Amino acid sequence: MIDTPSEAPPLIGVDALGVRFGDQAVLRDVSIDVPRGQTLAVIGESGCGKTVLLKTLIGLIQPTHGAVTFDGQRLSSHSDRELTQVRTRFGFVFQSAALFDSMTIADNVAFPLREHRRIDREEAYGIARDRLIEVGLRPDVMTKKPAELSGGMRKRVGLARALVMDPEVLLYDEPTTGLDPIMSDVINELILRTRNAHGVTSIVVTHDMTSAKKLADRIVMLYPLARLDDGQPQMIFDGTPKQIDRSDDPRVSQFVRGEAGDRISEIAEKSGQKGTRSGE
Ligand SMILES: Nc1ncnc2c1ncn2[C@@H]1O[C@H](COP(=O)(O)OP(=O)(O)OP(=O)(O)O)[C@@H](O)[C@H]1O
Repeated sequence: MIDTPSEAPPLIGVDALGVRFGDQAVLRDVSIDVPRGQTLAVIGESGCGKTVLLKTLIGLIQPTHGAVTFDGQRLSSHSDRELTQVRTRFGFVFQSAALFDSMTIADNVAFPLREHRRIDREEAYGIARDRLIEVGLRPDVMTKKPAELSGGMRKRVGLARALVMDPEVLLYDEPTTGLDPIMSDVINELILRTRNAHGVTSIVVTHDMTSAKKLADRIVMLYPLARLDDGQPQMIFDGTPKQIDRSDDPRVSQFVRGEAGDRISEIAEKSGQKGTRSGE
């Protein structure tokens, strides 16, 4: 359900965005407005540019065309210092949790506070502790190192670290990848709870359709440019979780249902074999 009034000014604006690396175009003419408070899922097959899009939203990658705006201001108009300031309004939850192996969990979670806020270690640990409890971890994890935790626990630590700065926007890159279905659902519930408790705007990049449907008000699907002709839109779906199940675009319905379609025969052709379909 999209419950944010469409006339509300977007917190994040992506306008005719294009990104290329040398000869390789990764994003072309992508436009997405994300109103404050909305949860947007970005789906699409591997290599279609989802992570590049996330990085462009926070100025880690510069657009080749078009613009990104945050809270009404173009990122490209910011100095490096202003951009660093803008980034403190975002929290990132990376696929790998991206924790520092040599640091304790307490130091990992307190790290953004120690970097960006002039607060002492004890106060930072107190905030870290509260956030760890909020994501369902016991405070005794604080003295452990990341290697001593399970993958699901590390993801929760990553979420706790993203929350310590009270972000307005949370960006999640594949938050459930590599987790069993139960732990995936725990993470999904935490994402929902975080949204409700903090009113954050969220963008979730995921391959996991269960997560996308559970979490998102709105889903956009990107398609790899290498599979498109010039001029064909890269954003092949923009709608609600209910609508995606009714999409009559076979590229969308194949992805939603996890069907290989003609990819099996493509792979066979590439490897010089006769095209066969699974089950034949
Ligand atoms: N800094 C970079 N320099 C050059 N090419 C890059 C860079 N970052 C990404 N790419 C290329 O851009 C394309 C899209 O990458 P991206 O990581 O955004 O895909 P994705 O949709 O997130 O894939 P996945 O689902 O596998 O994570 C890939 O071909 C990748 O190699």
